[in-house]
Amino acid sequence: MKRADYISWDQYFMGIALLSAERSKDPSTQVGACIVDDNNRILSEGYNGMPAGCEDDIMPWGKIGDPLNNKYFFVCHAELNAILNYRGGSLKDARLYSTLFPCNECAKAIIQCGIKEVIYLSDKYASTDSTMASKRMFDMAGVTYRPYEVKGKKITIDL
Ligand SMILES: O=c1[nH]c(=O)n([C@H]2C[C@H](O)[C@@H](COP(=O)(O)O)O2)cc1CO
Ligand SMILES: [Zn+2]
Repeated sequence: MKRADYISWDQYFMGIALLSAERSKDPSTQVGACIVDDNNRILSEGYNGMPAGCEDDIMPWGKIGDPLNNKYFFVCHAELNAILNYRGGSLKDARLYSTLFPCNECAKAIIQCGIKEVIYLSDKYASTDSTMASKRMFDMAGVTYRPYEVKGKKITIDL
């Protein structure tokens, strides 16, 4: 008889998004994303970080003050990185797992590259205009989104 306590596809891909987030240098919010096709093959992954060549040790990681001296103008979001990291052909009809609901800028990229479904873990910025704009665009463009259902399974990886 087959083993019973294997993880589901959703757990597998959100698990990969969570592991990707562990690469983030952002001291306050680490985000990971994983893109898969409709055969459950992983197409790409990403996490939030400074653009390539922009030194993590030189760029600002704070949240407040002068826009040129905090992170927001500079950080490339996990979802956008996952889209841009893809080295294959098309992302049409793919699904995207993200540890955080995509912002409006990532939502535009998600729609434009043909991703059809978004599965998210946290929606901690649900009350912001950015997230509300994302949902409006997803609704109009026919991109479905659903919260990831946490099952409480614990996995320890000894790295
Ligand atoms: O969807 C997202 N994807 C993503 O990668 N991010 C990144 C940008 C920042 O590095 C961090 C958010 O920072 P903070 O929670 O401190 O405002 O998460 C933020 C969002 C939502 O705004
Ligand atoms: Zn974003």
